[in-house]
Amino acid sequence: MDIAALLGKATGLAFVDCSASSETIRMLNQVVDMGCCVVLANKKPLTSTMEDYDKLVSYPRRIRHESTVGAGLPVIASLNRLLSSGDPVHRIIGSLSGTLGYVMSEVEDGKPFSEVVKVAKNLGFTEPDPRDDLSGMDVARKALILARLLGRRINLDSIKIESLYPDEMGPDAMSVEEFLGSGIVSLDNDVQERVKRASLNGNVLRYVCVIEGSRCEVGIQELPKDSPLGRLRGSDNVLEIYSRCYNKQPLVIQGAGAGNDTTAAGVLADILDIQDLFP
Ligand SMILES: NC(=O)C1=CN([C@@H]2O[C@H](COP(=O)(O)OP(=O)(O)OC[C@H]3O[C@@H](n4cnc5c(N)ncnc54)[C@H](OP(=O)(O)O)[C@@H]3O)[C@@H](O)[C@H]2O)C=CC1
Ligand SMILES: N[C@@H](CC=O)C(=O)O
Repeated sequence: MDIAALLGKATGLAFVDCSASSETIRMLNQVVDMGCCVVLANKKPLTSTMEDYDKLVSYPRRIRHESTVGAGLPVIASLNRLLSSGDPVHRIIGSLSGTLGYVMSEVEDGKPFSEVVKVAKNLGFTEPDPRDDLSGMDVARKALILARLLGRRINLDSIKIESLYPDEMGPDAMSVEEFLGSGIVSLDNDVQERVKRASLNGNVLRYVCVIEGSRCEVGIQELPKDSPLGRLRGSDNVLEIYSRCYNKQPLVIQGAGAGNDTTAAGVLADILDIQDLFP
């Protein structure tokens, strides 16, 4: 903090938050006051209260958070370009969880849900507690970040969220180790059944985020196999953005949406980008 106070304003010193914690919010508020730049992979500071959010983005040119949605994919940059050119965005639909995308496509291939969640964790796709992904909360945070970027002054509790596990398996009831060790196995049959039922209709299950008008929701949808979201495999994300300019044919952003490399690349690109403000 001493260095931030000394160098913040003049040098483009960036405070980088790659934790998955809410504990950083107080410190972020302070460094913003000191004139520091902020780079986030952590979604929690942007999805806290509106007051914290307003504070964080009070110098919009000094904050970058590309990796908070779609990891290294240029989602935030593309939306900011549309919005700053005066092109109003009226609908966003997408599959925004690398973990849930990977898990669904592996379960379609016959693998047990509990096993593929553990693999997703080992591959670096999940949040430190994979229940953040399975509860839909991680996608809801991404939805909130996008909705707030579009000017919606809403909080997490305005978002309809579908969880893939029951409350009795939540963080208050068991540790991550207990959940992954024994709890999650009891969900295998249910998930397999849902996937099978969808498959009999020629469909697949995808965890979908929809932002449109006052609607902001995230949950499982049964979709045709050959639809843009249905074709997704592995940890890929896809986002369709509808605006005045991209009205009938959306602007589509697709690619790896989770993983250490792509996330780190997104964070590094943000740090370098912000340095252009301080030649
Ligand atoms: N993995 C991915 O594909 C993506 C991740 N993200 C975001 O990046 C963030 C990190 O994810 P990931 O790297 O997978 O998680 P990890 O658990 O691998 O890393 C989190 C790191 O944050 C540190 N940390 C936790 N709390 C604090 C704190 N209060 N102060 C300082 N450091 C802290 C941890 O240290 P220690 O181990 O010592 O506790 C750990 O090194 C999350 O917010 C996630 O949503 C965004 C896009 C994609
Ligand atoms: N856990 C997240 C990582 C990126 O935000 C995901 O699976 O998409």
